[in-house]
Amino acid sequence: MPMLSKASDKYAAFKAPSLPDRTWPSKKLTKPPRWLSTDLRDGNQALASPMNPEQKWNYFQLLVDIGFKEIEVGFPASSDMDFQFAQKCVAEGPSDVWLEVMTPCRKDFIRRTVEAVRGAKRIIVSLYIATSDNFIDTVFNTTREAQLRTAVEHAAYLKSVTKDDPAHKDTTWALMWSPETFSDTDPAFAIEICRAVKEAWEPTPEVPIILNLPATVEMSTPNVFADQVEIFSRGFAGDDSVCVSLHPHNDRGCAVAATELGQLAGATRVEGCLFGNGERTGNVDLVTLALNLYTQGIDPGLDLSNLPHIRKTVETLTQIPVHTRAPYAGDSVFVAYSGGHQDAIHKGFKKWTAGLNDTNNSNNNSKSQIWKVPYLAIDPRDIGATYEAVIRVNSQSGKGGIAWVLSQALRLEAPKAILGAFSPVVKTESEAKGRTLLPEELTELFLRQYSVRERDPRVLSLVKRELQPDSPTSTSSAASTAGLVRIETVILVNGLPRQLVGHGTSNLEAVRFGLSAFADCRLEFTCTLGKLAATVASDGGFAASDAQAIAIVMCSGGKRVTWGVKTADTEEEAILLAALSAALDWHKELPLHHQRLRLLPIVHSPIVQAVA
Ligand SMILES: CC(=O)SCCNC(=O)CCNC(=O)[C@H](O)C(C)(C)COP(=O)(O)OP(=O)(O)OC[C@H]1O[C@@H](n2cnc3c(N)ncnc32)[C@H](O)[C@@H]1OP(=O)(O)O
Ligand SMILES: CC(C)C(=O)C(=O)O
Repeated sequence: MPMLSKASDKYAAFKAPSLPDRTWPSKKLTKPPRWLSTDLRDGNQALASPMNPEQKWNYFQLLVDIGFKEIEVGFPASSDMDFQFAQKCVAEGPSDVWLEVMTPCRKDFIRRTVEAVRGAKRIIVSLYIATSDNFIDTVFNTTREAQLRTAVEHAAYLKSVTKDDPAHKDTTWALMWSPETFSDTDPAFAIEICRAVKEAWEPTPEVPIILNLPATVEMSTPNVFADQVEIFSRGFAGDDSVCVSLHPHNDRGCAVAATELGQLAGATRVEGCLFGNGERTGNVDLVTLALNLYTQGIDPGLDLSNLPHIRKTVETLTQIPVHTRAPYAGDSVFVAYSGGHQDAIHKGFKKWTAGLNDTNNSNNNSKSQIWKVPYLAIDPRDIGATYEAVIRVNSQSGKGGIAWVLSQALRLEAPKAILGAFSPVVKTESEAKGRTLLPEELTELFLRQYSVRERDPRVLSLVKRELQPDSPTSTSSAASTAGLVRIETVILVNGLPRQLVGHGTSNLEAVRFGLSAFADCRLEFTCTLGKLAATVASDGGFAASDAQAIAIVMCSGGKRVTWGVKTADTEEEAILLAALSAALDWHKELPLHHQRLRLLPIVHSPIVQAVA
């Protein structure tokens, strides 16, 4: 059947309860909820191939490592496997973790469930029955009154075989009561049945009853769910023996939003699954919820530092891949392809790093560290991702993306002008390959384009001396040569070797001085330094190596600008080689009749003899 032209013939709008004086919209989340992972129950019961005991145990350990203090381990009365798994968790699980076990309102099931967790330190028994009129009618074929009686009867029975039974006195028992299908339940009835169950259980402030509100099926917009939760919470206002909890599903794709608003509306505990696994469209995604808090400056109390490992483990155990665009965890969440995004990320990252390194900044330990990198909701490194993976360069990319890759790979903040000159080369290469360039491919292209690793064949020799005050090579007075350097080099000009000698307070100054006498204008050099990464790390990123320095030198004079990019063992040597290369190119680009670099042939020069 195709979709109807008149949807209202088949679907009725959800009847939202009225709450004109709602207070949740002006509240803020300021702390994390109590988290419960239901991966091993609601998540596992929704798998095409449920996990075997060994896999469940691996998953359990992962949850413990992440820091969950409440873990639902299964439905022990449903099968021997779930029964034995609960026993194993009791015997081998950490003593500070509450184990949660689920049972329907059936006495034989309750007895078996309690048996499965005999000897445990802390147990939450999750008891539930549906409370929506639709379920009461369709599934149970009964009335609200009868459903309430069943609920109370089984809560009282559970009490008699747990906390009232001396044989179980060493266990701390908590009841979690869920009006299943709360999202579709008259809030007044939800309050009525929960009050009755609470009375039967007799909780204390030390071990409150958990009143768990499931959006068994998500029925409406998150604001409506928040109103439902606020109405319910008001029914237990000021009652410190009650903890209001949420158990949202994601049928309308709004589970995360509904859970956040539900907390504003009064809930202090949340049940869900990692990466939103669970029945149909899943339970609420706990990773997203926790990291949403984290990026608001709130410690979620869960350690997701190694998210790639967590993701891999979950994918292997559930056989469900995490979507490439899943918040925080997907492959694509930190990847920018388009030029505008890349440029903003690069600039933002540079500014943020500068703030971190600015030791003079009195804000250094506070404001300047606040993450404000455009387009990135979180610092990838906080959750185990690398910066190198952030930007992928293709023909949609501009200078910003190239700058990012070079800054990561070569620790080099390449000047805008050389990026502009290199950008068309990158686009052509990406188009020729028909795909994105990997960071290492782009770096290699840069190194090749500017012949970075090859020594310039026009530089035949290069000697640098520090001039001493009484240096015999100095032509000036002893006092004035102190701290100067002298560069002696033999270069090929129009195929002929020429000697060039220059002095200056720095290498660049000396080269400039040596060349200026023969140029038709003053030459200026500006230099940028970096490190050439020698190896590509196993994760595809770069491992920076300090072995090789890399220098970009821009030579400008008149209206002409040329570039030299060279590597060497030391920064000093790299700068000199790059500067000479840039200067030779600058000179080469002069029309022949303007070439003034007519240096003396050096047939008799001792330097040339040394080179020979
Ligand atoms: C929303 C949730 O996720 S709730 C948890 C759901 N999880 C699971 O069901 C996984 C484990 N379940 C099982 O292994 C089985 O369903 C069992 C062992 C619990 C029960 O098996 P069966 O006795 O064969 O019943 P079945 O699976 O058909 O369940 C439906 C019956 O349970 C009843 N039922 C449903 N919820 C409850 C409840 N909370 N309390 C009591 N009975 C309930 C239904 O009304 C129906 O009763 P009927 O047979 O008299 O019509
Ligand atoms: C019964 C509750 C806890 C549940 O799993 C649901 O409604 O989805």
